[in-house]
Amino acid sequence: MFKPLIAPSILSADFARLGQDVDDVLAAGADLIHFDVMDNHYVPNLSFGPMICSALRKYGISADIDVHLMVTPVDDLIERFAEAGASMISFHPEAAMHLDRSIELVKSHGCKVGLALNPGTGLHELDHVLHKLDHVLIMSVNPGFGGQAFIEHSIEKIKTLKSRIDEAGLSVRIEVDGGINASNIAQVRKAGADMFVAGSAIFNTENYAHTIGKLKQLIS
Ligand SMILES: O=C(CO)[C@H](O)[C@H](O)COP(=O)(O)O
Repeated sequence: MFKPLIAPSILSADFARLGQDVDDVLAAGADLIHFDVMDNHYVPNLSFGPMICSALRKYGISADIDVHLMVTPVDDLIERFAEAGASMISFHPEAAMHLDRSIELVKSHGCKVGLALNPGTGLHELDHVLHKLDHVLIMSVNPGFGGQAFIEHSIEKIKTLKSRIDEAGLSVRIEVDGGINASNIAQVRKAGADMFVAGSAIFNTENYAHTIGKLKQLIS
């Protein structure tokens, strides 16, 4: 059983004072930082690239940086984020030309590797690669925007994935991203998730320590 982790998504942070905002959520108890990378091609929104990752490293952020690539193609940005200081990189199977090669590319840089599955993407995408992964990122909203409502059928998908990982005797984290907040995080934890991405539920509150403390209490 993995220790549950809270990963604030900087998509909802204050970009005008990003370094300080990231410092603040870490001081408030966040376990790592989540990067939502959007290319206005794979998803209909544009966010930020590897320069922001290296800028945060230069600023002094030493916590793990968990990069979620919502881009196609993936290989060039895998390399650039690894060089910029990413600790974990996930990408979408349908966005990769050669899935196994891209997984190996992440690993070759010493980063943890994950696959991200959209709400409409089946677990069968994991069939031949699950044993190679450090985590699976279950999207509980359609990718592209923060602040959307959690899609309820994600719960069944998480439960099925958890059984599959356990039956195979694998050690693969389940990360859930989209619409996570105090009203649903306990149910998502119970279903089998152990890494929780939250953007608006954390950054849109006044007191990060209070919010993260409450989320942690609900999953402990
Ligand atoms: O990656 C996303 C959308 O593509 C996530 O939904 C986002 O990072 C989390 O935001 P929120 O907690 O506000 O739903």
